[in-house]
Amino acid sequence: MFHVLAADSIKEEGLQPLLEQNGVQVHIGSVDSGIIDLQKIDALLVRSATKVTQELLDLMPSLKIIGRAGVGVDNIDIAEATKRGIIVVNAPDGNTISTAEHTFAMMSALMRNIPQAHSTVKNGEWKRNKFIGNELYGKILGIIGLGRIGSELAKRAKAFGMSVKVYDPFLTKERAAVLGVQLSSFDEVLAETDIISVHTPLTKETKGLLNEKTLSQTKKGVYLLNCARGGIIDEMALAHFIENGHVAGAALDVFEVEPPENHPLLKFDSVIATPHLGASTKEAQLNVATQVASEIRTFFENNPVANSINLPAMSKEIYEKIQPYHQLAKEMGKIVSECHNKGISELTATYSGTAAELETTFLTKALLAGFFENRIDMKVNEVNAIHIAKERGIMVGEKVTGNSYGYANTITVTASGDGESFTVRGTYIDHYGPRIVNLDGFNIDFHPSGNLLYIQHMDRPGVIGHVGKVLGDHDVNIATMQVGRKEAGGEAIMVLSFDKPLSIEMISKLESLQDIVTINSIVL
Ligand SMILES: NC(=O)C1=CN([C@@H]2O[C@H](COP(=O)(O)OP(=O)(O)OC[C@H]3O[C@@H](n4cnc5c(N)ncnc54)[C@H](O)[C@@H]3O)[C@@H](O)[C@H]2O)C=CC1
Ligand SMILES: O=C(O)CCC(=O)C(=O)O
Repeated sequence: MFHVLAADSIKEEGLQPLLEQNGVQVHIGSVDSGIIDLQKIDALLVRSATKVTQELLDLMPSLKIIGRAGVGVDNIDIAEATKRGIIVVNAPDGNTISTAEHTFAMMSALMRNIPQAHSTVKNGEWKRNKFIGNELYGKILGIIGLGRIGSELAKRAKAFGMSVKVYDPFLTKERAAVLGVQLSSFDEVLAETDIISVHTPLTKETKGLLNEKTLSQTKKGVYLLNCARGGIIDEMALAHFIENGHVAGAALDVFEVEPPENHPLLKFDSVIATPHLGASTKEAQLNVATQVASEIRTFFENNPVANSINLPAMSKEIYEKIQPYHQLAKEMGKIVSECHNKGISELTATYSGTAAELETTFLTKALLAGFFENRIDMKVNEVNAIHIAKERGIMVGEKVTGNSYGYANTITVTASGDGESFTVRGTYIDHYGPRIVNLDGFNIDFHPSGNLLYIQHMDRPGVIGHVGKVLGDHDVNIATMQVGRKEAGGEAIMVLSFDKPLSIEMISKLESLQDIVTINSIVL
């Protein structure tokens, strides 16, 4: 008998796939309700209230799978669960429509002062002149992050006669054209739109994406929306720009700390807020509950789950054999993603020699996991990598070749889109380790780990010396350095490694040097 504990008032109707399955007993209640001995639980279903910590996991030695009825898994200690071989699944698209609709409702309410006007009418007032609003029709909406929710918001805005400019560095022109939105640079979205809505995950790149500097680039009178994650818009900077009248108003569903206490933003009449209600509809809650309940049922039936966000279980023997190549493939995926920081529509992995004799599909999935790591709001692993690529319109190809370029094995990855492509080739050398041996056509040889800088430059005397001098002058120690070029006096590359990551300021200094073409930072 499998025991499932459904906590956090998960919609009972959505538990049907489990309630109707033989050999499964569903217990409904919180983890401290005493409804069942925690030691017996095989599957745990939660929303965001239950914090699945190491301590809680200690109390559940039989736990095999955790289902999060929603997208964000910040309340689950994924690393700890993974370490214990517990699969974590979520419901990535069950609440997309509800969150897009909520964002649209917030935008309409903000532009027409609905919450403010509502409270005055409730207080017996009738102030028609105080609440002159703005039409959505004809306005330009800027969307930052055109994933599931951003795309649905764009469709609704277009139906209301708005035009939509989008910034998403991982979106191709082809996909933007299909969605009928104008793919723009970040600066264009800031400077040219009337309303800006953020729909990215909260990552190190997106934390404080809208800050003192970038908010100053927006149009005077701009409106801002955040129904994604608190922190994407720097809250103190936003308060400053509302105070000085540059930002006309903001609608917020999420905060850096929830619930917000004594928050300066809540003191402004022009700020409207909801308590993280994006996914709070009957439909979304039914969808997400049904999705995770079905996933857990699939797992109990010994079938592979679709939306696992951590590593699947694997036999120790197979894992040990494939592990070095698996690690190399994952690092290569990250390298491609960071060096070719653009939208792609095709990714091809080519294997040769001893690498081609392994389970290459698993390696390709690891490669995709590395590629998506800093691009999207969910953990991508071998279970869900192909599904995610398909969902993002990326064609994944796999080939085997007899040409090993003189090595015992090679893995070659080519990413392409919008008429451009980027290729990286790596090899694993027994008793020596993984090496990257070709980067975008340049022969090179470096160990893929640590804090790296990939510098494209012109092959001119003094360039390497200038880079070294700037770093030396700022007390930055170069751990290793590799150079490559195709022909004398043409394009060349350097790959430098450091003991710690370089600051943005340091990279800007290097970028301003003569004959430097581009610099990409890679953290592996
Ligand atoms: N308020 C609520 O109740 C809910 C909030 N959310 C939040 O909404 C956000 C979006 O969710 P989804 O659309 O499902 O995610 P998604 O993963 O489908 O889309 C995220 C998009 O952001 C883009 N992106 C990543 N880094 C970027 C950057 N630096 N600049 C611009 N774009 C970037 C990605 O390419 C991707 O297209 C997430 O933060 C999620 O946690 C999700 C559901 C409910
Ligand atoms: O209502 C919830 O469970 C929160 C939804 C959310 O933010 C998410 O799914 O990421």
